[in-house]
Amino acid sequence: MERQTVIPLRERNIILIGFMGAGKTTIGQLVAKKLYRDFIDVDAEIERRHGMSIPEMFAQKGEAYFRQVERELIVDLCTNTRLKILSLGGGAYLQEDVRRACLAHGIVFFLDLSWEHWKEERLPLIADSRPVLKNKTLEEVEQLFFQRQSAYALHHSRVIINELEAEQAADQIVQSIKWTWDVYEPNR
Ligand SMILES: Nc1ncnc2c1ncn2[C@@H]1O[C@H](COP(=O)(O)OP(=O)(O)OP(=O)(O)O)[C@@H](O)[C@H]1O
Ligand SMILES: O=C(O)C1=C[C@@H](O)[C@@H](O)[C@H](O)C1
Ligand SMILES: [Mg+2]
Repeated sequence: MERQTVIPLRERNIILIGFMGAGKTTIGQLVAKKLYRDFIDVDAEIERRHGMSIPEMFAQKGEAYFRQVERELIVDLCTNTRLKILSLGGGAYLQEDVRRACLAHGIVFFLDLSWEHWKEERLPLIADSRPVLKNKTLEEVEQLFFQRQSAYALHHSRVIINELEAEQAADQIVQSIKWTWDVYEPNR
């Protein structure tokens, strides 16, 4: 039987999930800086390792290939690293193996943004750079947004970011994580 080492809370990776454009990359970077930890953006790490952009990978290798690469990288990071801040891609958490690894080994924060805020404020910023949005009507994107919520609902902690600037959201995450550390692992 596989022996599972329990990682102390303070050493667990902090993992940001949520819909594309919610701010995982932006806020993850800030959280890492505030906690003096290394930051890994899974999308950027895939691009670095494969020497191509994510839109190029979708176009040349297909989405199924991207999802496999994404899943293997996240499961590896969750199993073999500690003390990192990980920002996932927006669709990664839809994969069950990814959810299982993140929830078992890390502390998962859901960046929760309403459809109305997303549509008005984020869509214009990311519309051209996310292949999943390509050739979709607004109604189809809305459907995808709500379809994905049941996966994102499986988290350890949630930050409602509708009215928050990235800096404020990062401060809330840091405050929440320090509170958790102090309550569950005092005197460390
Ligand atoms: N709290 C915020 N307020 C306003 N704009 C924000 C906020 N957080 C991020 N942004 C902006 O929204 C855009 C998308 O942010 P970001 O790339 O961090 O999202 P993401 O969740 O990592 O997306 P993806 O899932 O596609 O990787 C960027 O232009 C960023 O500057
Ligand atoms: O929401 C998604 O499915 C995606 C979001 C991005 O972060 C990238 O991982 C990619 O463009 C797919
Ligand atoms: Mg990102």
